[in-house]
Amino acid sequence: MEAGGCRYQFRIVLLGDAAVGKTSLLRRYVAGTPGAREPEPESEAAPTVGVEFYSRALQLRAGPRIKLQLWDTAGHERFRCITRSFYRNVVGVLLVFDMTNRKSFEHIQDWHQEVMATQGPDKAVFLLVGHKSDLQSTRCVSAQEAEELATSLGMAFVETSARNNSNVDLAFDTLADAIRQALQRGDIKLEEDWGGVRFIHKTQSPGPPSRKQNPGPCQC
Ligand SMILES: Nc1nc2c(ncn2[C@@H]2O[C@H](COP(=O)(O)OP(=O)(O)OP(=O)(O)O)[C@@H](O)[C@H]2O)c(=O)[nH]1
Repeated sequence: MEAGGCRYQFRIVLLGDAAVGKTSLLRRYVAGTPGAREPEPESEAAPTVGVEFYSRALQLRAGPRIKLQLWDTAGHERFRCITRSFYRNVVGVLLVFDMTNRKSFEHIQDWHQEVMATQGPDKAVFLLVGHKSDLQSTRCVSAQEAEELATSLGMAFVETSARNNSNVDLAFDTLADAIRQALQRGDIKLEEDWGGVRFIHKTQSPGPPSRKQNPGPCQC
């Protein structure tokens, strides 16, 4: 398991309206793991039911190797009570909208609010993602207004496309690095009863890390 070479595990969730492309983005990212299979064509991506799990190891530019545990959630309202129960135990959130769907952009503040209400302020690090950047001719959210929203909510903004494989790694790298920095500053702390960040002992055999591990402040 990749955790053999990883010192930390960050749990990250993708949130956003139905059909904005969360599953396609995540599958494209996971397919970038050396040796991984190409993802199914996105046209075959069926709507997510509840929550699905993925993982990928990542070497941060400045810091240790990280295991990302990635949770893909259903955007449809009828699954909201299931997906909501996962918000508390994440350290990173990709807030995804479809740049050809204005409503999905307008709903970003609601998604942000939902997580903040569940977690309390300063627990999670967010990244705003404008997805389907290959569809420039039908775009209806400008980069400038997305940047403004991201700034007002205290997060960075990245435009991605699963179809073109544009900025997919950049989005996850940016979020993971922002989490590392927040840990280093002490803005986010490792807590025994919180699954957002876990310390993984180098010698640990594969399997879920103990809930009792608390290595103190992050040294990354
Ligand atoms: N043009 C374009 N289409 C995309 C892209 N990513 C996803 N799609 C399409 O968008 C539709 C929805 O994609 P999904 O990945 O299932 O969206 P989702 O947000 O996971 O949907 P839910 O599971 O219902 O919440 C599919 O038809 C995809 O083919 C992209 O980068 N560019």
